[in-house]
Amino acid sequence: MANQSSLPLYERVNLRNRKHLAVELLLLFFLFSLLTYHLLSLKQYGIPALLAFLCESFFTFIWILVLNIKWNQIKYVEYPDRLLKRKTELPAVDMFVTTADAGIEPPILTMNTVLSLLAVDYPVGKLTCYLSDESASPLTYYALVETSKFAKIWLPFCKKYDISTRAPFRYFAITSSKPSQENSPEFQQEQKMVKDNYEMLCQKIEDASKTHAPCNDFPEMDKNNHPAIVKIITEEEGVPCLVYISREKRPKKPSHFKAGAMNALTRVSGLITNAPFLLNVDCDMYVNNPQVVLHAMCLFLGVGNERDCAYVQFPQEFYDGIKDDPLGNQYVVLVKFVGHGLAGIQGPMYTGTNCFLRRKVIYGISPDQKITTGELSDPDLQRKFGESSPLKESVAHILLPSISSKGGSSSFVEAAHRVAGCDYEHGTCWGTEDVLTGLGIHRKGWKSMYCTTDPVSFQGCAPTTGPDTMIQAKRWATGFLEILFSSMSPISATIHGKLQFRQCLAYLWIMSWSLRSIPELVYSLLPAYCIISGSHFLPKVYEPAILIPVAVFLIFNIHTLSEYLKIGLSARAWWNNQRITRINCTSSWLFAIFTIFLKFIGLSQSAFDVTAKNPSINDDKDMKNKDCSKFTFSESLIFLPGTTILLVNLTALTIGMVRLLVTTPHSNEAGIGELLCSLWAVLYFWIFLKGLFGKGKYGIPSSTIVKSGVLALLFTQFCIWSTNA
Ligand SMILES: O=c1ccn([C@@H]2O[C@H](COP(=O)(O)OP(=O)(O)O[C@H]3O[C@H](CO)[C@@H](O)[C@H](O)[C@H]3O)[C@@H](O)[C@H]2O)c(=O)[nH]1
Ligand SMILES: [Mn+2]
Repeated sequence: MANQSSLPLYERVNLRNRKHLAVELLLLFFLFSLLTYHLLSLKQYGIPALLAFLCESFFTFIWILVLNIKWNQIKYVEYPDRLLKRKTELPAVDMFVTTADAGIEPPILTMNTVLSLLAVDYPVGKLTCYLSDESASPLTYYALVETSKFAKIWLPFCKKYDISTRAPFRYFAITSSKPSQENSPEFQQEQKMVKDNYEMLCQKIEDASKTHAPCNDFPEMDKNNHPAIVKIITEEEGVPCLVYISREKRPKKPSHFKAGAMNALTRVSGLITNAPFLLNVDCDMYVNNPQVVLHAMCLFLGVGNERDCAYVQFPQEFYDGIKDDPLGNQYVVLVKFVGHGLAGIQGPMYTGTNCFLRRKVIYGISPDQKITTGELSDPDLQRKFGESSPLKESVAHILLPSISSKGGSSSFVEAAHRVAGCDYEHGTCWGTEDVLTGLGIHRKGWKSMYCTTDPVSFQGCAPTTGPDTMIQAKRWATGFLEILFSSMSPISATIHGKLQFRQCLAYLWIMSWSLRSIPELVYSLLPAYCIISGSHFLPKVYEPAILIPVAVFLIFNIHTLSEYLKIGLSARAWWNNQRITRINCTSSWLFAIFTIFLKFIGLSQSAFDVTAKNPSINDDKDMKNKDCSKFTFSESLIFLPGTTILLVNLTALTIGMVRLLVTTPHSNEAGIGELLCSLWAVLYFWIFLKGLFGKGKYGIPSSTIVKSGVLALLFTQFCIWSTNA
């Protein structure tokens, strides 16, 4: 038998599927055929053919980018048992949780995330949990203090009975829905005691939310104007250390939103514990698999060369998702193929949550950079990391582990307040967050790794309303577009840095999301334009060339549908996702372009609209499904393009049908293709059609309908005018 300590900590498994690839290449072939057809028909059909050609060129380009991502998908299988059998000491991990607003993000949800982190299977002494609270809320602080007390009951219970779900609200929701008889009376008694204590915790937080300043040592403050607060909450036996941080906020000083919070967390933790590994989760992303840290460590410690693993990204998955994903925000298929696909290139993107990172990577080190003591000269470090001497010392310890001072201890709390100040970053290299951070890391030549576990590692809550979903999609697309046009773009990272070419293409795919909105918008109006103006862009039904668009349509839809069915999702989920993608594309992503444009001309500033989080604690699942599966609308202008597209296509269909009925068959033999396209567009925007007649939040506000009506009318006029011109 092989020596346990020489067995690999993980294995790499190929997921390549030749059949899928063949179909995807076939689709590419038909896309090129379609482009050729449009080129050849330019003379005959004019502008519509040209527009179709341009849009389809863009779609073909996107399809090539998708193929590149899907080309060689891989996954890793980790062996935590082997890691535990090794004699080596496990490294320390600093775990970060960010919360922005106790109103939008209920503290009990954040506390569940904290509890699930504290309770992971890892040596307690090696873990520290830092909570960053943007709003300096006494309620959040109070909740954290109470949570640390409850942790002394929760942790031993989880570990004694090897509980698999360690976020109490989920654990009790699951156990109450299927009570098990097999358990010993002792267990049941203990479970009841823990449950009572958890309910008490919830009650205390609930009560405290009604009083001002529930904590004596934490006065109420203006959330946009307050000094830095750093409080170490517990250093009790058996529970990892907990640290509360609210970085300094001053009006008119940029906060850099979550990126700023991450920077403050990194600096403060550098002073207090200075662990070589960091874990970063959103406040609603609880740990669903207690072995996550071990899984991540299998990859970090198992790679032959550090450069192959700058960070370990886990997928974002959601709990209690509404059946068949009617809002299209669970991204199950997308997350799978992008994650495994990128894992086969330079590694997954950093999504800003569920990610373990090497601290030194965050400090901007390149993989093969050999740091010497000389390089760590004071001015150099100061320029990069700011003025705090203790912080510079702690950084030096990370970059040059041979340095004797350990760096990091609770006596640094004083200095910690300083590095959590809002001016601290001024003139230094303190960085960014999310995809941009990951891109910067890949640019330096690092690789990253993707980790999927069973049961899933992290679970969060997805937005539950139409407007929230669209605003979230808009924020993401805005961020991506901003990167695309910045000096940090993937193209420049390939030319000037070490971003691999195929990885660059993968980044381009995601960063060009919002650019897709323009061809999608044009394409959704083109059939209507043709119908109303009596022109064409598709072959006529009796021409053999009609088989090309038919093939593209059938292959694309059957193939994507089969992908959904294969991983156990329903056809309904596929259809819901298809139409939400079209809606997002022509609405949220279009607005992302406007937002960047306004920012570019100095008319607007960046903002971060925090997603509302509705924990479904003790919720009736069926009620929730019923309630949330209907799309909701708001006054937001974001619903204008969708409503307009719908009205335009309805008008075109009406005109087209009337013409079909009243004219002789031969004078208008064509147009069937265009009519079907227009019909398909209406099906894609079906929830808007329902919204026209819906009441309250289920209806499109009449002001939006009026505006869209005017736009649709203008468009129809334009079509008629261009026929006569
Ligand atoms: O000024 C801010 C704004 C947000 N947050 C936190 O950032 C996290 C993500 O915010 P959320 O509103 O939940 O956004 P999502 O769209 O759900 O988050 C996704 O998208 C974000 C970027 O748009 C990423 O940062 C996240 O990691 C990713 O999960 C939450 O913990 C917030 O508390 C802050 O700390 N400060
Ligand atoms: Mn979120």
